[in-house]
Amino acid sequence: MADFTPQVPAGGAKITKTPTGLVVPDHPIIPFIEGDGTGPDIWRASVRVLDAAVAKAYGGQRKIEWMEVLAGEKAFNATGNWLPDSTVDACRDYLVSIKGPLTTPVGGGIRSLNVALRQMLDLYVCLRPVRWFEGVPSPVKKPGDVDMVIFRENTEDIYAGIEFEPGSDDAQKVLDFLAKEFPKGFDKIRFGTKAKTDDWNKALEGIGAPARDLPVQVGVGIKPVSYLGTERLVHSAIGYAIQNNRKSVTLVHKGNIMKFTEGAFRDFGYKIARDFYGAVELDGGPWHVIPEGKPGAGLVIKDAIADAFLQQILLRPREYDVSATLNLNGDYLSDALAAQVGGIGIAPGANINYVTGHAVFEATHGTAPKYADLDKVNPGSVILSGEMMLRYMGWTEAADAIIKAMDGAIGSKRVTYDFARLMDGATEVKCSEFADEIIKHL
Ligand SMILES: NC(=O)C1=CN([C@@H]2O[C@H](COP(=O)(O)OP(=O)(O)OC[C@H]3O[C@@H](n4cnc5c(N)ncnc54)[C@H](OP(=O)(O)O)[C@@H]3O)[C@@H](O)[C@H]2O)C=CC1
Ligand SMILES: O=C(O)CCC(=O)C(=O)O
Ligand SMILES: [Mg+2]
Repeated sequence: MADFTPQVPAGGAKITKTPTGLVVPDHPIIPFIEGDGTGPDIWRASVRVLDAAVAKAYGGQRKIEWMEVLAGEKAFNATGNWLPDSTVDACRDYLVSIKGPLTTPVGGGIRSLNVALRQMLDLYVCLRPVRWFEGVPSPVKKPGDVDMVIFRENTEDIYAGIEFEPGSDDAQKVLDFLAKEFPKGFDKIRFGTKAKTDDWNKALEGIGAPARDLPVQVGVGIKPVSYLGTERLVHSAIGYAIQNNRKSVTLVHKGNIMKFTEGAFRDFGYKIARDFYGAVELDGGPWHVIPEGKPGAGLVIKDAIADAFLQQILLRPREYDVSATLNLNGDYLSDALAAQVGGIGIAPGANINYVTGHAVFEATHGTAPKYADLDKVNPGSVILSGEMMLRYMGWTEAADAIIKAMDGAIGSKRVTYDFARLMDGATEVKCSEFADEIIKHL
């Protein structure tokens, strides 16, 4: 398989990390992945906004030196490889990178390149802030009440990819092992042995299904949740909440059902609050609070069961602030909360390892393939992911300029289709034109 050699920009230098933080040169080289589907349209629009914001903030003294690296369809067409080594190496060597969305087929085919990149670089936090911009159409009455930050564990849970295909020899091996070693728990479920097949047929007769010899077709997935994985995620979430004067951190889980994975996450979370931050039980627990005299005094660490949490954030969003959750819950939560503040078109994100400094910034949304190459979709999520990247680099003035300009562009009501279709008196503009509008308001 051929690899791809990125063109290293001549005038740039690497971002590095010391124990005290990132060292960002005035001309940092930043690798970017354009992405599949709507990715190229969005990237073309976003890069103009990011460059214009940096130019505006630093009058030419600072400039990002972009370096294209390949992943997804573009990589496959050029090299026969969906995720070339050179791409992973560049994201590792240059520390900070940004990407567009990449396609993942459902069922068979390649596993997620997005997840692969997060795991290869051990980017254990998926950070997704969710806030409302004045004027953005929303399905709820008070979208301004939503101001939350999701810390999604990014390397474990069912995203670890330990899965066995229904009917495969490997799945059967796992099932046989479980049946032999854990007969008690295993017996509760119909797993397709001959006796169970007869049971199934008897049950199916009732709905008129024909009797048949059912093969064993059980897909098996394993959901690892470790103390270490939870510790670094929850530690990051509480640290962020303290630094940013937030009111609470909610551990979101489904621990009533999955006691030793999701339930363990909750228990680990409270333990971390106690061990690292000196939190104590509030009114007899299980909620905790950081007591007076300690950094972050008054911060409440609480927990919520995921299904209830999803309705609570719709009904009483002001009661929630920072949340820390496992990978799958975080995935669901990100899109649901994004919809609450006007949609996935302006939902940014970052995948971060705070220890090594590695970070890959990316939108919450996917490739939206039906809109590919139409210059139509909202580039806001990647632009705001770029804003997070600039802030992470310490280029605060450029980041602030983007937030101000996004506000101005939305206020002008010249917006992409997703906002225009719900906003009174709006003019629909293309993806590239929305970028122009943002640049105008920098
Ligand atoms: N990090 C990543 O790279 C991610 C990749 N994916 C991948 O993307 C592919 C498509 O996933 P799918 O489930 O369709 O989800 P998408 O997020 O791609 O699209 C779902 C819907 O969200 C809306 N939407 C998405 N992007 C935008 C945008 N920029 N502006 C305005 N609206 C937008 C559109 O809504 P409407 O129809 O109402 O216009 C679209 O139909 C899959 O292969 C999936 O695996 C998914 C998520 C993340
Ligand atoms: O990798 C994918 O295709 C989907 C990832 C995803 O939905 C997310 O990270 O929010
Ligand atoms: Mg998702």
